[in-house]
Amino acid sequence: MIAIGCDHGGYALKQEIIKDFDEKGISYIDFGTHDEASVDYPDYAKQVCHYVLEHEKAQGILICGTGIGISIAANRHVGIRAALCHDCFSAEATKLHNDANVLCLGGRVVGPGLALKIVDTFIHTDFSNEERHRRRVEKIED
Ligand SMILES: O=C[C@H](O)[C@H](O)[C@H](O)COP(=O)(O)O
Repeated sequence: MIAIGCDHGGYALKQEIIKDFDEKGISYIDFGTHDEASVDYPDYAKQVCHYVLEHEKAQGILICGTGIGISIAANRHVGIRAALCHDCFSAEATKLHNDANVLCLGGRVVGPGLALKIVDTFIHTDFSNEERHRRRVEKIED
């Protein structure tokens, strides 16, 4: 399951992403926000991160204006490895190497065309499970 959330700066991009999920039949839970009224991104990071931590195999997508604030907030949650990615190479590498469980995007940074490709790459790439990467992820979690 994919948990998705955003603040007002990420709302428009979130709507594009869930429209794409609907068209492709990809399951998700939308934690809001549900319009462009000003809200606080840590509140949405918290909801998505709690869902990801409580559900094995769940992954999260968080969007704010830059993707920066919401990734900082998400990474304060122990067990969350949130990666801010604005290119497909990073989205693939952070899954393969870091076993990232949350993708962060900046709605004021990337357009929907690129963002949808980044999301597609992230959600369809698994952790490589190579020993050196496992060891490093374990050190993060320690
Ligand atoms: O890192 C923070 C995010 O980019 C926020 O979306 C941004 O700070 C919101 O700014 P404003 O309240 O001016 O729309």
